Amino acid sequence: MPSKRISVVVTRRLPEVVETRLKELFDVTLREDDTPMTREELVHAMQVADVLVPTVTDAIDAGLIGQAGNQLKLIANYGAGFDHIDVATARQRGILVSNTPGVVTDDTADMVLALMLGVTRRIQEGLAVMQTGEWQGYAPTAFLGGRLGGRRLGILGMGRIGQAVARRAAAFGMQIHYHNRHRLRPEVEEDLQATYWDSLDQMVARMDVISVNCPSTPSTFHLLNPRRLKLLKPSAVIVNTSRGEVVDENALTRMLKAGEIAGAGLDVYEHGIKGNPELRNMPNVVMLPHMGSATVEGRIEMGEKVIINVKTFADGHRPPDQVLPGML
Ligand SMILES: NC(=O)C1=CN([C@@H]2O[C@H](COP(=O)(O)OP(=O)(O)OC[C@H]3O[C@@H](n4cnc5c(N)ncnc54)[C@H](O)[C@@H]3O)[C@@H](O)[C@H]2O)C=CC1
Ligand SMILES: O=C(O)C(=O)CO
Repeated sequence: MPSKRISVVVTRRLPEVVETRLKELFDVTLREDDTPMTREELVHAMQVADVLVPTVTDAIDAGLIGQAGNQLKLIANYGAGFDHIDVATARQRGILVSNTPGVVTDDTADMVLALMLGVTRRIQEGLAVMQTGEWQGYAPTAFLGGRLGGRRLGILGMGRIGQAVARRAAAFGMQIHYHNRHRLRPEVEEDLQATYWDSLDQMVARMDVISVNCPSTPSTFHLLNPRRLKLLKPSAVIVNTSRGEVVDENALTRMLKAGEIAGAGLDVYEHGIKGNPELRNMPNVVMLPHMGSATVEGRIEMGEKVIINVKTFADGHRPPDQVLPGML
């Protein structure tokens, strides 16, 4: 089918340059207001489109896929994580799914370091006194944080983002440790100067900072559960830019309140988009609104990836970033 005739529905506003290119290439329906589609709107989109371009804000579950029209052949996700799409059900219906890996890696890894520094160097508290005008002037003993250099970083999920975090953290003088579903090849491990822990429990118990970088899947749900969180040193800091579901947020909140964990840097949340409300007023918690990959450059590159996936599919080939159920 010539790509011009492919009907594409996009669920959210995308950068203008991406929307313009989509219009040039396809018969595209763009979102006018930048709110997530309602379930009814998603059902309609999936009944009229050959290709749906959703984002992480759209839960494309089995119920929705069951109502998709027979012409829906590709779900080309605008984002790397695809835990919000029931890939197995889509596959059963003969619908391909693709994502946008790689182009989000550096930006998200940068934000991991920003969160680590934000928590360990007490940036939140510094910002607050400047914003309220309460600062009384320099004092040698005020706002003392901890140095990242020399600390042990445990990366949970050593894929693209995990490895990019490792490289950045090494430049800050941190010691790199990781737990991953599969051990890295020896040459990659050596290049990253990373120590592998087969046992997540053992790694967690020995780290100063944990960075969560695995996807959200049934096997990673609450990987950091209350029992594992209790293994952390009281001086440890957790940074989560992956998905909220990997960390038991209520247990994390309780432990932060009790001083059993030193701090947390969070970009993603388990309980709604805003996370547990009790996290909000803690000086040792830095909360961001899911902006790990939010750069102008990254968002355009994500759009380019979507376009390549849709165009390749429209030209009769497999989308280069096709994801399969087993990949989770
Ligand atoms: N905050 C943000 O804006 C962004 C968040 N993300 C999140 O980051 C996640 C990771 O992205 P990438 O690094 O590109 O993915 P990736 O697939 O390259 O890496 C994920 C790693 O986690 C490992 N893993 C999977 N299950 C595991 C388990 N049970 N135990 C230990 N390790 C496990 C995999 O083996 C892989 O090495 C995405 O799935 C997404 O949820 C991605 C981009 C932006
Ligand atoms: O790509 C993703 O998975 C995100 O969370 C947003 O970029």
